[in-house]
Amino acid sequence: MSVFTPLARPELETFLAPYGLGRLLDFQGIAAGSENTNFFISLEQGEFVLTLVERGPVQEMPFFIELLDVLHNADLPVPYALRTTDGVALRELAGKPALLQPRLAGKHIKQANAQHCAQVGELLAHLHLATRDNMIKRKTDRGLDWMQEEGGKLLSHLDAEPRQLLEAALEEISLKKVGILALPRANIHADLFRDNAMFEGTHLTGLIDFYNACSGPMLYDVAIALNDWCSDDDGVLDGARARALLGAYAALRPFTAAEAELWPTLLRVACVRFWLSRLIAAESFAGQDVLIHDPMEFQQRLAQRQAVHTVLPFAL
Ligand SMILES: Nc1ncnc2c1ncn2[C@@H]1O[C@H](COP(=O)(O)OP(=O)(O)O)[C@@H](O)[C@H]1O
Ligand SMILES: N[C@@H](CCOP(=O)(O)O)C(=O)O
Repeated sequence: MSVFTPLARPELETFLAPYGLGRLLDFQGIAAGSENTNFFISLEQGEFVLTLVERGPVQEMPFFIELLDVLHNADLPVPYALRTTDGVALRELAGKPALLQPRLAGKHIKQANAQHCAQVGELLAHLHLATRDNMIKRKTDRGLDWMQEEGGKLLSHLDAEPRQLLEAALEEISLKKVGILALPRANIHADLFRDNAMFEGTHLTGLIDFYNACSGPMLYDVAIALNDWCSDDDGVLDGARARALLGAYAALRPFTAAEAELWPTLLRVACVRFWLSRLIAAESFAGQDVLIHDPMEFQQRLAQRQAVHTVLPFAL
């Protein structure tokens, strides 16, 4: 399970006291998640999630806190950093940056249908619209340069077939980089998978895990979401789910001609990003009690995205 930093009750009680939310009733490490240590926390005044940030530079934390404040203030269903009674959001626990956030209702769904996908498209568009005109700059640490560098290093570890697939994708990234970086930008979630959304029935109750959020092309965010929400078990895109997600998104933020042209490329780039991060995680956490996602899933999706039949709804 991915609790990298176990905590004892007394240190937790000391940490929680300055929030003024009452006594600690219960706490439990969360097995899901692969990046940070998370605990469900029951206090007299409600249910919360405590996150200890395990990776990434501490100096990035003010970005995540500010972005979640912006989205929360725009009435979007996201967690945000609670303040102590002295107004402090970012704290430290067990030597790690620590945040306390409200616990969102709902649970993750495994099988998405068109109704789920439409809500994801709608919420993603709201997220982009809420930040597009006042984007908070943050360069992703897993962007195109990272893909070229890490992809190049991993080529020699792969068998012939996946190597050719990755080589072709890296070549495409080199060719299309300038165009991709010129696409319309906003703050993007950059990891909107099913395990980062909460549902009650078919109602989307919130998005979590903004630790990959950054400023970047909005279309890339759409491609990342679509690759997860609308793929079947063989990595093939499901047309009905894809049209539902894209249609709901485009009703709020119409796609541009440049986006329509680069759409198949962005779907492939979004596959490369997670194929590589999963290959790297599988190597670095091998044999450890850490949740590792299967890299093959994205190899398969990338293979399937060599031909893209789902066009972007785009009005001339
Ligand atoms: N604010 C929240 N409300 C409800 N559940 C949450 C919240 N934050 C995290 N969780 C739960 O914790 C799990 C792991 O959180 P996540 O942020 O995805 O971890 P990681 O950054 O390690 O991937 C989620 O799958 C979810 O079940
Ligand atoms: N959703 C991702 C995991 C998070 O990505 P990371 O690069 O921050 O580890 C996946 O399913 O691979």
